Amino acid sequence: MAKGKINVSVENIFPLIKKFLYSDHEIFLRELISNATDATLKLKHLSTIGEAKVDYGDPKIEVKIDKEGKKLHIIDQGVGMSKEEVEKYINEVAFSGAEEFLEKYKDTAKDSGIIGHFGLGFYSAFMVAEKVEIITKSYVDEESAVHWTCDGSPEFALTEADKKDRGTEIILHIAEDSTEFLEEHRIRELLVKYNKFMPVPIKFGTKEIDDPEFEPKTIKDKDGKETKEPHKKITVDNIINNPNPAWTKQPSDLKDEDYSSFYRELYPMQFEEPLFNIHLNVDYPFNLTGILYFPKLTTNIDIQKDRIQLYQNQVFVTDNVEGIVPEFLQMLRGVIDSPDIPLNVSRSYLQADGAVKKISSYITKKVADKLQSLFKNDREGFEKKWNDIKIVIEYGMLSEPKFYEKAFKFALFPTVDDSYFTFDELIEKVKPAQTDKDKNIVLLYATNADEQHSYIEEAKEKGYEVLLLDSPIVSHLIQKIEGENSELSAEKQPIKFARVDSDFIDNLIKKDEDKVSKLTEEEQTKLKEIVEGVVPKEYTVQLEALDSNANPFVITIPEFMRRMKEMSQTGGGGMMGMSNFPEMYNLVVNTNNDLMQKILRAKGKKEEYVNQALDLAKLSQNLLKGKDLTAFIKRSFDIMK
Ligand SMILES: Nc1ncnc2c1ncn2[C@@H]1O[C@H](COP(=O)(O)OP(=O)(O)OP(=O)(O)O)[C@@H](O)[C@H]1O
Repeated sequence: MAKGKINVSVENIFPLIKKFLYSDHEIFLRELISNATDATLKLKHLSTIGEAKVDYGDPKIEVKIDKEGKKLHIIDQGVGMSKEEVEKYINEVAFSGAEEFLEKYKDTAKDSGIIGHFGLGFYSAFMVAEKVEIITKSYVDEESAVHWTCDGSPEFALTEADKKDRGTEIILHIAEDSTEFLEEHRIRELLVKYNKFMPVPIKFGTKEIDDPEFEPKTIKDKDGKETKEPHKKITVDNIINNPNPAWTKQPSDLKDEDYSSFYRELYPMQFEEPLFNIHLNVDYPFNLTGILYFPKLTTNIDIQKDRIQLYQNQVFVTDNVEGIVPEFLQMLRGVIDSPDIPLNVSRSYLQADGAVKKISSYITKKVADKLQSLFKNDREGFEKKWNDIKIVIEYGMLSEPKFYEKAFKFALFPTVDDSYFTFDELIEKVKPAQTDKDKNIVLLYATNADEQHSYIEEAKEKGYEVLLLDSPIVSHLIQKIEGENSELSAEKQPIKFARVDSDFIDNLIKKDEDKVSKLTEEEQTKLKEIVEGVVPKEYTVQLEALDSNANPFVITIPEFMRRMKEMSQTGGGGMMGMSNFPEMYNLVVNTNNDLMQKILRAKGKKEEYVNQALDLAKLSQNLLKGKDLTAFIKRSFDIMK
């Protein structure tokens, strides 16, 4: 057997880096500005610990376009590099000076905010440039400036240069296929996307502003009218970033206004105020900072464009936080910033990563704690917000067992009359009246207060509470709650949910009462035959001896069927293929209503009575539409003649 070593030579690897290092060519600018930021922060750190005897001053990074010369310049005032350092850090691909720096100063530099890791970022310049120059001067006095040039082949030139100030200038000779990066608007777009919150000020051109020192005097215009003289303008650097975004500050240093103005900074096109925010701040066992905002959510779970943004040391990485933030919280907005999230790896690997798992459960816990404290400290305010936040909470309860445990204590169950109960409060309240003969506690709910109005009224007349549960995933949630509370024990009774229109009210909460029918067995059989002969096939006719004042016909939609159907429509539950199942209805016929006698005794008008009563029942279920509705209206007018 032959053994050997695969020979990876620079000639092979260079084009590969160029082509495949990053799928998105535009990130070259982020990488170079990250390097410039690192160089600046390194100098800051070295001067703080007294190792660099320099005047740190007020350094900035400048990005300049030379359209005619087809060049893009990135200039910093950081540590710079000596000849040896260029040879080591630049010529050796994949040798990271950032890693080395962190290793060397590991006791003090942990929080310095250094970005680099892999020693590859610089080479991303070759994705857009045919030639790259580095002119750099180290902060160390005796070092002279150097000039490195490389045209993308493994050969480079290294000569002395006469740069006066410390720092580095990178010059990209933009390639023919990348001239978009010579356009001012394109570069501005990239700077705003990736560098909006980087820690060192970034200058891109200049702008005119009103001179703050200048007080416009009152003068007289040519008609003798008093007016203010025009404001004096001055030209200043156009700084495109905010180096101290809110999430890098301590929560105690921030007021409510600071959080809302940061929200607008993040999402300039978002005009709705967020409901509340959660400041994340942890440094053990992983580093994470950030601010999450609860936006107002509607019941329609739209794909949102304003999403949570992920940063690493204030550098924008992505707004796809899948795998890092639990799915149910991806509906929130805001930022998270963590140097501990491995980024150059696939999403599936990410989900298995220990640190990432911890981050995800930390975020879940923080959100649950915040909701719990809002609930405890301001119940009224929490109730007011409930409709806007319930989707997130309900979705979280379904998908994260830990969140379910916590949220079960503060999740609210609103009634159609606008009272809000926690689950325990609700059970306490309804237990006496809504326990059925088998000891189940039956929780009645409506999903639409208008459409199910007559059923709600019937239930309220009996003294029952009716909940209003109208979010799209509610069938999944009540299925889960029933599952968790299905056993009968000394302290607990099983819980059952039933939508008010899923059966006649006395059948929803069955009590041990004998029902007496006014009709004989024979009459009942006859009545059933008549009704079945008239109503369409999708109705199952069910005779019930109800109160004589109760409606003659009531249409109900069986709970089980409806719920399974809804669950398979909203995904992830129910029964396979149920979403295409035809609608099934029960037609409850009240044998004690006087109309039944009429139907039995009528000569010739039986069908008309049944149809009219069926249509009225359909009306109260919102089922009367199209030609049936037209026929109903005509028949009703005819009856009045
Ligand atoms: N503007 C600069 N000023 C000073 N040194 C620099 C500058 N740009 C690059 N370097 C040096 O070159 C090294 C290699 O840079 P490169 O971008 O390839 O890798 P990195 O920043 O260490 O890691 P990453 O691949 O994560 O960006 C840096 O670590 C740094 O030591």
